[in-house]
Amino acid sequence: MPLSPSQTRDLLEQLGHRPKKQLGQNFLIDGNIVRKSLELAEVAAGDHVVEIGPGLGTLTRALLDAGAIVHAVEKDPVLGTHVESIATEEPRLHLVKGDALDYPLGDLPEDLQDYKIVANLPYAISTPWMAAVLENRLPSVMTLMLQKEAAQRYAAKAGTKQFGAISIFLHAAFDVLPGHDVSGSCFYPKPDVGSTLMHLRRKTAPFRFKPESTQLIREIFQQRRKQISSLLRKAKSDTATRWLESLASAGIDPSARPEQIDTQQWISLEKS
Ligand SMILES: C[S@@+](CC[C@H](N)C(=O)[O-])C[C@H]1O[C@@H](n2cnc3c(N)ncnc32)[C@H](O)[C@@H]1O
Repeated sequence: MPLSPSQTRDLLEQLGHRPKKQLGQNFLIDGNIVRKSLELAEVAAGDHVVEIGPGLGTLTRALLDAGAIVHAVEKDPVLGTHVESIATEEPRLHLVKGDALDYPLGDLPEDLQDYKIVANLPYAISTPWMAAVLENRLPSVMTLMLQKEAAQRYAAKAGTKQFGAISIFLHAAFDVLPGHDVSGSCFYPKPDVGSTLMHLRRKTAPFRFKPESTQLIREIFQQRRKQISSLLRKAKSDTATRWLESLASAGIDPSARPEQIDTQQWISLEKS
């Protein structure tokens, strides 16, 4: 069970710690959400699970109770020391005291291909951290607490304002299942933005864009109101030239805006 609001306040006082807004320190105090996160990720004994920002250790303890081997990364030195004290009693907890942008998968062993990610993310780093995960070995499952707007961007379909580069990269590799909105009262302190619990499952044949194509798609979406043919002409790289010549065979209207081109069509361009 997670700590209640008063137990959370007591523990914070004991640690002499005030929650830091810039590190997104909104701690989970709702048992149903913790349970739901583990249930969605189907966490089982022996699973290797990466957790970003263990904080006071609520999700961490639930993962350990389920028998998982947890690879956690905590940036805050005070909370890091607190989680370290859990790790001294619990050999299945591996903690990196550092920044998840430097250690997106914590100390997950290099040769380990099969792992999951379960985290109540610090919202400020979710997109750069996700970009780093997508460049790495892909987890079989990600169950993530995210800022609502980020979850909407990740789940967005072509033709919507939220559809962008990150939506394409995620949809190419994962089935992005509908998220659940989570009330602010499930956290202490209450966040001043909306939250969504999102679940992503790796596709049987996940597709990944080459680094130069990833960069090109990012650049293209910086000018999302322009037509794809003029954006590709302006980009002047070999990849852009190839894509320009392949628009028709990928079924893309040269006057289409980037946000009107769906993930499958971007994949067709990359395969051209
Ligand atoms: C939303 S809280 C989640 C805490 C805890 N997992 C829970 O659910 O109650 C985010 C956590 O991420 C940590 N954090 C913030 N930025 C980080 C970063 N760049 N790298 C690693 N941890 C970070 C915060 O210190 C905090 O512990």
